[in-house]
Amino acid sequence: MELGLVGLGKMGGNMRERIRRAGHTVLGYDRNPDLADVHSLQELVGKLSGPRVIWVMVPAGGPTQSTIDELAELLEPGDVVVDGGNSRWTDDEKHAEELAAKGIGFVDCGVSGGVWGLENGYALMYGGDKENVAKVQPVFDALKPEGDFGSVHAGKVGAGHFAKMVHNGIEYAMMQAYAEGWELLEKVDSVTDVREVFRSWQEGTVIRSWLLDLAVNALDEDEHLDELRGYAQDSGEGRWTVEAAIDNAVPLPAITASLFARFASRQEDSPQMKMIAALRNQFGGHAVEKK
Ligand SMILES: O=C(O)[C@H](O)[C@@H](O)[C@H](O)[C@H](O)COP(=O)(O)O
Repeated sequence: MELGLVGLGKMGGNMRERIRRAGHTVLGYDRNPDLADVHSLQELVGKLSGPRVIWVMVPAGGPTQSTIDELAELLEPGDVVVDGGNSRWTDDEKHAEELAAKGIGFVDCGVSGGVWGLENGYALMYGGDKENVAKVQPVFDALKPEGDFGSVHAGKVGAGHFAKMVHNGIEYAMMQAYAEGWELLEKVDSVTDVREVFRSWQEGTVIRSWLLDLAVNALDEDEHLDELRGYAQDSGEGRWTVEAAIDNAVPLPAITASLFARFASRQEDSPQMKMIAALRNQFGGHAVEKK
């Protein structure tokens, strides 16, 4: 089939390649003309025959919104837009309504797999009406990993991004657990080769996983991670997971703590620990460290 793909960055560029390898025709548009097959969204839409499927793979928020706004003006009834970026799931209903007003379908799709997806396939979680999903199915089949699993029609519009958001919340907590275990192992003198402990865990253990394999890769590149600063950004998915948990009164202690650990990583000197130190000093005369 033919697909229009908007956004040819780290993810979109590799996805174009994987879909082409499966024998489909992909026309890609990106603001960077060096990456693009066509030079405008108008040209992209003009070159595809209907019903068109356009996969949007641009950053969540403003860039996704403006792409959908533009596509709403260019596409025709029966066409379908897929948002494959990391959009907040609450945006999906809005986008679906905006497009439905013009008879255009909408499917939201959470995509996991990062830079490894080209070779390993991308795990896909999508939401939307069956009729719209069916139009995109050949592309889902091309992108998903080989084997029985790795893709799911999770439910209604929004369900794909909601499932991906929860996946990312789990990702935060798993990474945090490996990181904490690693720090503790590095701290004690009795364990002399932490990297080999991690490597040994890759087989036979309860905690073997792809993230553990990636941790071993990282330790092979830099055994004690000396080259890195202990600073971790977040793209918003962890925050949205915690917000959804609050809205639904679902306790998420591990995921919430892993999000807050990232916030703490960005502080040179913890303001709240200054207050703790000050209070201990006030009530107990405990020593404080001064700058
Ligand atoms: O499944 C995946 O392939 C990842 O989850 C991917 O989507 C991305 O690496 C995260 O969005 C990073 O999220 P943070 O920047 O919030 O860590």
